[in-house]
Amino acid sequence: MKGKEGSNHVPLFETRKGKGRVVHRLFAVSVFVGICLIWAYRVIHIPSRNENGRWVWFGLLAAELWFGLYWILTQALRWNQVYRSTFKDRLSQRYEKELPGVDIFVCTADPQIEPPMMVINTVLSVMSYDYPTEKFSVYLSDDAGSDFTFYALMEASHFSKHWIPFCKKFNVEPRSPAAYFSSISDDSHGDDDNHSQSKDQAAVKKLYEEMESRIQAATRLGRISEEIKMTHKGFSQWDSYSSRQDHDTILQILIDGKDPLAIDIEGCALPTLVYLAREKRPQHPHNFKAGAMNSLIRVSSKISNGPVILNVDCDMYSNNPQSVRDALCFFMDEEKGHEIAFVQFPQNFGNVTMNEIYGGSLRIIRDVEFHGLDFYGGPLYIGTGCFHRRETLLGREFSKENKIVLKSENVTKREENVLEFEENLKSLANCSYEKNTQWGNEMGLKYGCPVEDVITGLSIQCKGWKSVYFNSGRTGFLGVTTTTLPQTLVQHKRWSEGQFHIFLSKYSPAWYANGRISFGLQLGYCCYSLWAPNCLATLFYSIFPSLYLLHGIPLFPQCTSLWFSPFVYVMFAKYTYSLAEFLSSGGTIRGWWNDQRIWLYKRTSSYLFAFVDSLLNLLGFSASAFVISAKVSNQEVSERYEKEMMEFGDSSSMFTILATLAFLNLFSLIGAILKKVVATDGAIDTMLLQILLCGILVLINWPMYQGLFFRKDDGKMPSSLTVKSLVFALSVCTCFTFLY
Ligand SMILES: O=c1ccn([C@@H]2O[C@H](COP(=O)(O)OP(=O)(O)O[C@H]3O[C@H](CO)[C@@H](O)[C@H](O)[C@H]3O)[C@@H](O)[C@H]2O)c(=O)[nH]1
Ligand SMILES: [Mn+2]
Repeated sequence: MKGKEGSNHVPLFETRKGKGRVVHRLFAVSVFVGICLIWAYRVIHIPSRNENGRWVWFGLLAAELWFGLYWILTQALRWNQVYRSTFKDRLSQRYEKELPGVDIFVCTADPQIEPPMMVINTVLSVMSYDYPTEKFSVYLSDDAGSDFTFYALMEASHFSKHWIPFCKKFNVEPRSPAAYFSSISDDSHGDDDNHSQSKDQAAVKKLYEEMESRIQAATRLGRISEEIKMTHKGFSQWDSYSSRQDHDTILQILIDGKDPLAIDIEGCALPTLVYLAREKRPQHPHNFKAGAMNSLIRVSSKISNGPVILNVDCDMYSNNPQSVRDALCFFMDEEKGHEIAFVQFPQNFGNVTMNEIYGGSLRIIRDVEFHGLDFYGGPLYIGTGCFHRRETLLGREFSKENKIVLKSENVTKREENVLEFEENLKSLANCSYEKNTQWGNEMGLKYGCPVEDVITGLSIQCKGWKSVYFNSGRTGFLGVTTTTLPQTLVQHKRWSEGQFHIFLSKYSPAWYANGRISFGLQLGYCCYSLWAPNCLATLFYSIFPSLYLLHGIPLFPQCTSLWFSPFVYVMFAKYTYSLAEFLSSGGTIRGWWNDQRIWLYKRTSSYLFAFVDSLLNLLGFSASAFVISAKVSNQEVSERYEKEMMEFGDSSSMFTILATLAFLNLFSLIGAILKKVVATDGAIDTMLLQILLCGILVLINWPMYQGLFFRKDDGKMPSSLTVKSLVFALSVCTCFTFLY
């Protein structure tokens, strides 16, 4: 945005409004009129007491009311949009000497699911940011307390002495070694200019491969050998380790930025690197990632105390060495910077296939909806690729008068030696530390919610702060998305459960946030918070119209009626718009079609389970858990993923529902054809919409039928499940026949 008139402020970032808003709004209004007409149709045509389908009519009315109201919420995310860009050259001109300290937190939780090689690649990518090395520190939180991860990090600390200068010398991108080496082809070195680079590159690559094979050898051996243990005193901390859930705090400063000897092969200082496994005890809830983050906040405050904190998941490497500077352009802008609590980068994934069979790119959220939230000053904090002001994470209220100025602080000299220092720090990560404190509540990330990130971000915004979404230029971070259907459904269950938890919590966007954040942002939050309850309307809509089709009872207006048009218009307009949105954010037509399938599957399984669990949770019957998403899969599964074949593979109870629904719709359609419902006079006229709905449901389930009947590979639906859901669907259809 331009500086205020009269002031000659030259901003560090720019905000542009999205185009075509008027057209969009006219269109939205027309759809809304259509929705109102649908509601009117339902209300006017309620069947009388002795007519068939009276109660299902009420069900449809409720479902259509829900869909309509929910659609209004989704409009809040599309009404206005803004796009940001930064001026890093200005930042550097003005502040290069006084850049603030930045602490980078990487979280990992399981060496099997999150292999140490992946973790250290992420660590190395952030260690080689284009930022003064004495001004940033990298912390790895290991919730598994695994000596393999520690060993890998130790190896990475040695390798960084070669990797960081190599990256800077040739300005290579990306700076995750694995990603970099796989992006360059082996024969890319040729001309003379590149000669020096290719020589260095070959040497660094060799070092990397040697490191990799040492780490893999240790993994194969299944334990850390005595020889390795001798190489670092840190391993002795595992002497008292009994299990992942039961061990002391393990803390090791692997590179101490204050040590003049901590330099790379070119003699330049290295960033501080710290390994932390907070204390775990079986009787103490550890609060998953939120607990890990809070320990990191405390421990880092004593080591480097950077006023800016970047948080990344261990599978999300930095793909752009300039991201820290991008984020600082927002925080350090003289006019607007002081209002901004966090800068969220989009979640991009390196492993999405072209037609994203599991909707893994989250394209619409990333390229459409978050720009809408940004207009209202409030993209959500989504856990990774997010820069925070430390103070806001500690619970500070926004105040116009008391601006926090980010600048580099003079580092205080440490009194004790490193060993004593480490020992003293450990208590900060002990289980008992948070007892009788506000940690997890008013301070740090919030506990008890499966989406600790979103609820924390919301509470920060409720304290008067703004957030910013930065989605331009070279992708900031690249992560790993799920590669099988069960993983996807489980992840969405966690997310939707967490979101709904927020809705029901003290911080509900509907009540608590009222008056604290803007109305548009409230609606935006509600759109996500209400993912889970969507299951009810969707289930209703995908079951009953089909069953009634089987019995030849019409539930929608006939083609020749005027009431037919709003139904057709709303359906057509909504789907054409969504396709256009999908294509314009870089998706493919098949990707869109796959996305519709995942939309249906999420809503009828993940959201349903999340909804039920949330209610149980509310009544105190169960506590929410955090199921960590898989990041690696075996060869065959990966191959099927690459080929975009849907992976069913294990008998998850969510599949029972999905398969039953798929059968139910198939039977209804076939039954209707066999019973000649469609052939009777005027049937097409009265039943067209129902036939269409049922037909589309069958069509979209095509990969499901393949998995149930035709596939032979291990990714097919387990036969027991096929039988079970077949029986379920048949009994539903039969029962229904007897009822009528
Ligand atoms: O007890 C735990 C569990 C998880 N993690 C870490 O949390 C991160 C996210 O876990 P993942 O299984 O990859 O979940 P995703 O669904 O991919 O994560 C998204 O959603 C989560 C909230 O549900 C956020 O915490 C994440 O930042 C966000 O990327 C990973 O780095 C884990 O190592 C921990 O540190 N401790
Ligand atoms: Mn993840």
